[in-house]
Amino acid sequence: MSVKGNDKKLAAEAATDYVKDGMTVGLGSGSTAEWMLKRLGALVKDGLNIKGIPTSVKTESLARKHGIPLTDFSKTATVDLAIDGADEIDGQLNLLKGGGGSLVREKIIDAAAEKLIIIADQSKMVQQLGSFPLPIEVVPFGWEMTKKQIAAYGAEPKLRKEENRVFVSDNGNYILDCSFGKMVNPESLHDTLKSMAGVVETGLFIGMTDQAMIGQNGKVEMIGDTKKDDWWYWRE
Ligand SMILES: O=C[C@H](O)[C@H](O)[C@H](O)COP(=O)(O)O
Repeated sequence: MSVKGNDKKLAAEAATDYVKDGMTVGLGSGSTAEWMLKRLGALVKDGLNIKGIPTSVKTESLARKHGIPLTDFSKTATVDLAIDGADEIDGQLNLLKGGGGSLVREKIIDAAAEKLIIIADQSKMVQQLGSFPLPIEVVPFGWEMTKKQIAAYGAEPKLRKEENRVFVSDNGNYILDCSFGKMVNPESLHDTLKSMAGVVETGLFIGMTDQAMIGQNGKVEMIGDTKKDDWWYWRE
């Protein structure tokens, strides 16, 4: 496994320490979250009693493969904890997400969670969000017009494709990957984009994260949740 892969794994496993018996857990998407699913599956096998709410169709199928019992919002009123990955994380723990196209379900579940823990390797930490193109989920009807509106706001939106076909999200929508460059005020950018007709959601997750577990060179740094006395530590 690469050093980066190992750091993702360590961060993901550190976050599972926070999963306790009886919890409903939001299950994030992406390669880092996959390590979390694997670990949770092993814990469930050892008797941990939890229910997961998956943030994507892929996560749902991986969770089933690992034997994690699942639920959905029709059967549960609360999400005790969500554990999710990110494409960029700034110093205030604002996030840029959606590299895998799961931003809408991720935002619904992460926002509903009592506590959100983000797992990543050090390469995801940035001074300012925006080097990674911002994924914006848009309704397929009239997407060209939505793209023009976003472009007029200073981005270069590109319709996401996969193997030469238009990428379709789990919700049946398109994704525009938009290069805005470094964002001075991601919150106001998100608000502006959200107000445009045809925009379903943006990959900016502002003020939602409670803690980040960051893997680096075989250790895990925990950032955030200043109310806790363990707010800054290294885990071997
Ligand atoms: O849509 C995908 C999600 O936002 C992922 O959590 C994000 O792209 C990070 O994925 P990874 O852990 O593979 O870098």
